[in-house]
Formats: sequence, C-alpha cells, structure tokens
Amino acid sequence: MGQTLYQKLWNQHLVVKGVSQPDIVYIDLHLIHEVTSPQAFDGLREENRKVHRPDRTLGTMDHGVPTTDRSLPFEDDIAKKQVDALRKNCKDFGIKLYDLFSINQGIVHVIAPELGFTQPGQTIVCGDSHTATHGAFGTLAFGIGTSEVEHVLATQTLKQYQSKSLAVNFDGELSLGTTAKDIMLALIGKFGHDFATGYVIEYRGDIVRNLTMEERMTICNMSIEIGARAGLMEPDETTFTYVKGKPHAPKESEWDEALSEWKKLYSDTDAIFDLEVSLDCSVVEPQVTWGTNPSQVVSINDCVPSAEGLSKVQAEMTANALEYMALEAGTRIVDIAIDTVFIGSCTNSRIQDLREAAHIVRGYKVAKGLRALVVPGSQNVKKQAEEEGLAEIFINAGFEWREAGCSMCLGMNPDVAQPGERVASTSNRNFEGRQGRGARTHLVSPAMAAAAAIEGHFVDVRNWHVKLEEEVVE
Ligand SMILES: CC(C)[C@H](C(=O)O)[C@@H](O)C(=O)O
Ligand code: SF4
Repeated sequence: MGQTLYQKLWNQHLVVKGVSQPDIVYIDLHLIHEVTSPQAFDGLREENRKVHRPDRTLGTMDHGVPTTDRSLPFEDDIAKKQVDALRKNCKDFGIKLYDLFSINQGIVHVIAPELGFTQPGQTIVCGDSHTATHGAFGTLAFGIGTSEVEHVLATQTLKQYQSKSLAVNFDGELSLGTTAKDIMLALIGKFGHDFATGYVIEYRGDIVRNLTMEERMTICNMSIEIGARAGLMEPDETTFTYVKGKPHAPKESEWDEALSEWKKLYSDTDAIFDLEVSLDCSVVEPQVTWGTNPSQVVSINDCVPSAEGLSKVQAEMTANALEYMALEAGTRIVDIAIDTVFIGSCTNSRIQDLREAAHIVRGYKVAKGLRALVVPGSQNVKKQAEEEGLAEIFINAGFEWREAGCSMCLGMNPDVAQPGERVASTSNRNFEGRQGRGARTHLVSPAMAAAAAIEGHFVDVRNWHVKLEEEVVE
C-alpha cells in the first residue's frame, strides 16, 4: 500500500520506533524565539548540557519586540527580560540569532522561509503553535512545548506519537476577492475549531496547486486553528522556484541532489488517509469572524447569527461570544463599525499580503478616527515593501508603518488594543483578550482589512475590486 506524504516524512526521520511509548524522530531545523526558550536553556545549564546541533538551531525575536523606534528603551519589562535572555543564550550556546537591528529579524514563521532555511522534506519544530506554517513547503512542521524545546536543544530529536492523517480537498475555483485566508476560515467554520484534533492535514486539490507560496503558508499557518497537529502540502514547481536562490537554500550540485529528493515528496495515489473531507471553494465569499474562536465566522453579506435552534452547549458558547463581542444577533456584518485595523502576523504579513492590501488602499484615506497599522512580518518584507512603494501608499492613506514583529496579533508587546476596541485583524486568533484585555477581534483577509480601514466598517471587498476596475477603465 502507498504512503501519504506525512507517512513518508515520518519514516524518513524515524530514529527509534517506540513500543508502547512514543517514537523518536530526528529534527532538521529548530526555530527558537524569546517566549518559549528561556526555561529550556536554564534546564540545559542545570544539567550541564550543550546544544547538540547549534548549526541546525535558529533564533529570532518577535513576540515582545516593540514595532516603533527600537533605539528607545523597552516599555515592557517581561519582554525586555525575555529578549535579553535569548541574546545571552544564543551567545553562550553558539546559536545564530537575528537580533533587534538585524535586517533578517522578524516573525519566526516569516523569516525561516524567506531566508531559505525552510526546505521541502524537513522536520521543523519551534516552541510555537503556528509552526505548521512551514508545512506549505512539504515539510513536517509543528509546535512543541518548552520541555520539548529543551529535549530538542539537547538531542536534536523529539519523542512523538504519530498522528492520524486527514486529507482536506479544496474543490472548485476561487473567485476574485476570495483569498486563501477566506477558504481557511470557511473550512474552520464548516467543520469546527477542534475538528482536526489528533490529525496532520494534507491540503490537496487544484486550488492548492494554483496558490503562491505566501497563500499556501497562510493556509498551513491556520491548521492549528482547526485543531490539527500540523498541516502540509506537496511541494511542486512553485515551491522549488520559491526556494531556489534563497540565501540558505542548497546551491549548485547540492541543489540538484536536493531537488531530486524533493520531487519524491508526494502522497502515493493508493495511499489511504484516515479521514478525507472537502470544501467547495467556488461558493466561498470573503469571511469575517464574529465570535471568540475562528470557527465563529460568516460571509461578509451575512448577519451575526443567533443562538436560536442550537444545542444547549452551542447556544451558550454563541451567547457568551456575542456578549464579549458586544454584538446583537441579526446585525449585518457590513454594518459593524471598527476602531482599529491591524495588517500583520505570521498569517498575513508577507509581501503578497501587503501588495493586496496596498492595492485596495492606494489613493484613499483611512476613515476618520480609525487607527490603522501595517506591521511587516520581517525587516526584509519591510524593506521590499518600501522599495516597491507600498509603504508610501499606506503612509499616505494614514496607516502607521511599523518595524517587524508579532505586534497586535497578541498582547505581549506595546501594540495592544484597548478594552472594548473593535479590531479588523489579519491574524489567526480571535480569543477573548488576545489583542488586549477586553479587545474585540474580527479575523479577515488583508484586502478585507484594508477596505474596512477606508470605510470604517466591514465591506465586501469584491465591490472594491469592481470599483477599482471601473476607475482604471475611466
Ligand atoms: C507565545 C507563543 C507560545 C504562542 C504560540 O504558541 O502560538 C503565540 O505565538 C501565539 O500565537 O499564541
Ligand atoms: S504573529 Fe501571532 S500567531 Fe504568529 S507567532 Fe506571533 S503571536 Fe503567534
């Protein structure tokens, strides 16, 4: 019987097959950031251990870093301590670190792919749940806890049980204005935020084949929001073209060798998945979350749902979410006014995301009284966006243009939303308090966030596309 891509990756990295205990798998790349690594290094010091493969470990600072002037002292003491600890740990243990002022600094899941560290066929771990992002390259990538970070630092291996495999087929075609973010939100909305618990997802279908690497990363990034351990996709020409020439990608004869291995990374036609589901993407419209987990989502032209007719548990969840979000059932999504727009995070802060948002914003102004931020995922993205003139478009429209980091994706740095503030956000989580205590998050695509920033409330970005096309014709 054939193997799924996931099974192939697992078997290729298997060090010891566990009997009545987890397997031991080899880790090709270990990414670390300031939040989940300090205790792991403390553990190493206590045991007098070294980092086994400092050359396969890479550090960056992202969660707590300020995105405004970095020559000023940190406002946040905890963030300062974490950043200082990471700097010391990387120095003491010989690990490459992209520090505050490095051109390569940025969100861990943005920098590793753009620098060519992320490559097909690898196992990648990080003490961070959105590590699944790297699965877009045909790698097995997932988040681990701090004690596992210590284990990987010490041994370059991880103890893990193999997950079940889930095939997600994206069928149909994407219509203009509907993005990778929308189909992922629609998928989570259809099946629920814990549907894929215990599974590794493989995203399949022509739609996936036609997506750019940025779009593929957006989808894999949100695998954890449907409960999956990881999410991945077969690498193809799009993947290889993206990786080729990146600073840390294989070169010359090593490239040819790598490529011939990468071309074997697909699920065999007779491979059997433990579960298979489909989403018809042709009918997916731009999505907006209304609740406090990403599955509480509707289309832009829908209304806020009511708890009526739901099971007791569901009804209670809905009522609680509506209360926190200060929304009334039956309100049209397009009538929801917003205070803040955040374009950023490891889901949607890559160059394509910024291009799509800038395309909407060009020549317009942010609605009066609204705060709008663009936070590039990395300093490299920032530089490129400045060179392409995107930064200027945002700044002229009244957006704040920031340094790279996690920023308002979560309240671990000075970019927090105030209690009661309503935010249109391109990030991946809308949990209570996620963007600041009492802050209300609506997850959307970059284009939807950009259009909302101009109008001051949610709008169907597809109407904007029509409007922009008409302007070109005139
Ligand atoms: C702080 C970190 C451990 C956390 C994660 O694991 O994902 C964060 O990145 C998040 O997105 O909530
Ligand atoms: S951008 Fe958000 S989701 Fe991504 S790693 Fe940072 S905090 Fe986590």
